[in-house]
Amino acid sequence: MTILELHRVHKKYLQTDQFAVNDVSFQVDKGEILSLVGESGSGKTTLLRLIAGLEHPDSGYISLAGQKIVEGKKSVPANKRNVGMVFQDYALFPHLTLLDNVKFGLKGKVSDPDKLAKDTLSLVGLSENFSKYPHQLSGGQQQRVALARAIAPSPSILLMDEPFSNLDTILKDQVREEIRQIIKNTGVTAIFVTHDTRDALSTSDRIAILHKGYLQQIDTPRNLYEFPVNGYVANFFGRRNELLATPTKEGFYSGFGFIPDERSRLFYSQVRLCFRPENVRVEKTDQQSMCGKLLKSTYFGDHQLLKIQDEEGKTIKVRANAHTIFERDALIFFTVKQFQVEEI
Ligand SMILES: Nc1ncnc2c1ncn2[C@@H]1O[C@H](COP(=O)(O)OP(=O)(O)OP(=O)(O)O)[C@@H](O)[C@H]1O
Repeated sequence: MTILELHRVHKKYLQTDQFAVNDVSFQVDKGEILSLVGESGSGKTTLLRLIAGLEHPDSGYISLAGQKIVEGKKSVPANKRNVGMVFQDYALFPHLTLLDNVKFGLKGKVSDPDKLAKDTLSLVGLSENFSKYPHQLSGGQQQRVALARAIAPSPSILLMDEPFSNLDTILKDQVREEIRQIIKNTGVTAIFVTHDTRDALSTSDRIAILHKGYLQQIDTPRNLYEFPVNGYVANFFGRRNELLATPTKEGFYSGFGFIPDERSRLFYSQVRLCFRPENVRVEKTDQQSMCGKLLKSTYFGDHQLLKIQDEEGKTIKVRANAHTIFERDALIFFTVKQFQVEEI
């Protein structure tokens, strides 16, 4: 069931000549976690603020839980939208206990704010800490308080701006999983804004990727990563190799050798083969049809990245296991397991 719909939403700020959000349409289902990603200035925060009611679009409409919250000049005010918001810096009241922080927005809205606040803090794993103050908590715990405060009034949608950016790398993996679990347990629909592709890929049901205000693609993490609709989306999730190749009846010829593949019959002129470093298998035997000369190996602990070159000087990067030692200038034999074929 659709809970949020944006239809042809445009937003241009005063004294700017480009749209911050340009003709964006998408829908979010109930209980879904959607991440908005894109480089700095792509319009993520503006989109979040439009949904929250902190900005008004120039055109288009937004509906939430079956009600148009923005259309034309009409707009439901931010405080009447039933939207929960978690800010990047958590925005907790430092002089209030955790319990009072969560109770703050509930007064006058529910019959027993105290019980609901305690239940929600317990839900986020903070039942021992009701009377503590925010400064007595870790970053991850503070974030859970902010989350409890946002979900306690049962919002139609939860908006989180860069939820993981203030956490260090070790804490991040754990917090990401905790937050996803809490959100899934409560069944709340959530939109995260993030510029971190790992955060988006690991926490979201779907990801929407923006570029210069335009929505490029909205899809599951796997589909976005494996079947990007264009080069921008592909490279946003980590660099991919692009190789010119000539189609024949049985496959494609490239500077690194021959790749057997039936799709070659669909093409009559040079194509671009696109694949990520991890879509390549480096082989021990020299019986492979593809090879290149090793220019450089970069060690990452759990794998190494080999930069290899064909006879014409074209380079690609391929991933190999960490423990094999390759000599510089050695011939590296490989097969490409999965690749996309693009017309030029
Ligand atoms: N209040 C404002 N007034 C004028 N221009 C703005 C305002 N807020 C944002 N912009 C512009 O709108 C565009 C989109 O900005 P937005 O903050 O939505 O992007 P973002 O993807 O969230 O970026 P970041 O990751 O850096 O936060 C940018 O070109 C930005 O300069």
